[in-house]
Amino acid sequence: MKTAVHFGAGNIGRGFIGFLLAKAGYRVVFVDINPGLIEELNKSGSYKVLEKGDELKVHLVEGVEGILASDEEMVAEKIIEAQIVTTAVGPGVLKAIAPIIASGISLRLKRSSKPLNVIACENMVGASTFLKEKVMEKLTPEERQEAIKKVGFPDASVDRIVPPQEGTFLLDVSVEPYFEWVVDAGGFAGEIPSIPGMKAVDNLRAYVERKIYTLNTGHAVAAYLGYQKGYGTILDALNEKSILETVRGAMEESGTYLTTRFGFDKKEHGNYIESTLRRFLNPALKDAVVRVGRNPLRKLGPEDRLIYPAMKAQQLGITPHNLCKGIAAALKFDYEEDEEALKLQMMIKDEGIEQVLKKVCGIPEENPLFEIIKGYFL
Ligand SMILES: NC(=O)c1ccc[n+]([C@@H]2O[C@H](COP(=O)([O-])OP(=O)(O)OC[C@H]3O[C@@H](n4cnc5c(N)ncnc54)[C@H](O)[C@@H]3O)[C@@H](O)[C@H]2O)c1
Ligand SMILES: O=P(O)(O)OC[C@@H](O)[C@@H](O)[C@H](O)[C@H](O)CO
Repeated sequence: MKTAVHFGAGNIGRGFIGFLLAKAGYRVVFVDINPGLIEELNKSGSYKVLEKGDELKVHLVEGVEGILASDEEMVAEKIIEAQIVTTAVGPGVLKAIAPIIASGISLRLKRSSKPLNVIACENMVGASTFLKEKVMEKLTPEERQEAIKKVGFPDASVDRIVPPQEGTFLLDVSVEPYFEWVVDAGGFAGEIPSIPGMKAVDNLRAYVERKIYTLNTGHAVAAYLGYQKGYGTILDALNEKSILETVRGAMEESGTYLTTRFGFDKKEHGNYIESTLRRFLNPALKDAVVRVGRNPLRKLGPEDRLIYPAMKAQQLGITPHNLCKGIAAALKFDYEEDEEALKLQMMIKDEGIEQVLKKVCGIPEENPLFEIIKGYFL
């Protein structure tokens, strides 16, 4: 049986990537830092994915196991056997898992000449390329030369809304019916594996930017504005007309950049925005604004879903007021259980909003967006 090693047995790990890999006939070995999850995976060896749309569809995922990330030797052994390694741990965790992937690759190069592909399935443009850099840093120059030939790190775009989970069984996971997993065809080592549901394309950049700077942009604006107004879920937030209009407006502002940059048909892109909004409004999802707004320092970064499209739209002569409203609301996100939110608030208190706009968002003081965002913040 083919083996897949997947880092991160969380929502996307179990509800999307692990699910498709298992359906494609892989034995999925989940690696996670959560001992409860690992214990349960090994006890049950299976779990359910509940697709919640107009009707409920239940899928049984079988042939799964778990290893604690601290059990580095065992993880490396599994990487030797594997045909594919995937991750869904969060962009901020990729650096932490790179050494363990590197030690697996280092052992594998000694024992096997078969190609391996490592796909980082994170909401980040170029996540696999970033992981590759961090893995390569840990290899010797000789290993690096070999790894360049035998290990592929194709970039990917992953799209499926998986909200925080409710219910008593730890492993079952509720998801929306929609999914899209697109991978850079040119980034594979050896043959592209056949995994139904995974699409290999030549223009990955267009897919990944369209997804992050439309869906994740709108989602973040909804989350931060919703949080400010005291709403608990994305659905409740979007039921307020003014929030819905700001979210749509932000997606249209980023859409100006996306259609210009990638030549998407404007009407089709408009349809993409509307169908994304309908996904946000799925009443069965109950997606928490604090999940969607998590890690505000990451989301306020210069390459991420708010600042990047705002700067790009501005370069095209648009003043992206809706994105600026979303950015200002993100700067106010003070959810106490989110470490980054606490750090952000501390930074604003100690250094002031101007320093945050410069240091975190990378917006120069002379850029007119600087004052516009401040205006919405105050
Ligand atoms: N949930 C969604 O709707 C969704 C959709 C598309 C993409 N994504 C992306 O997928 C990634 C994962 O998101 P999620 O919603 O599944 O988060 P999650 O918190 O549910 O899952 C992350 C998992 O990674 C584990 N983890 C943390 N550090 C680890 C380490 N060092 N080694 C191994 N495992 C570790 C956590 O214990 C957790 O189980 C993120 O990049 C996210 O942006 C999420
Ligand atoms: O996962 P994050 O923190 O980057 O973003 C939060 C949500 O916008 C995100 O998880 C979406 O639900 C997902 O990207 C849908 O495909």
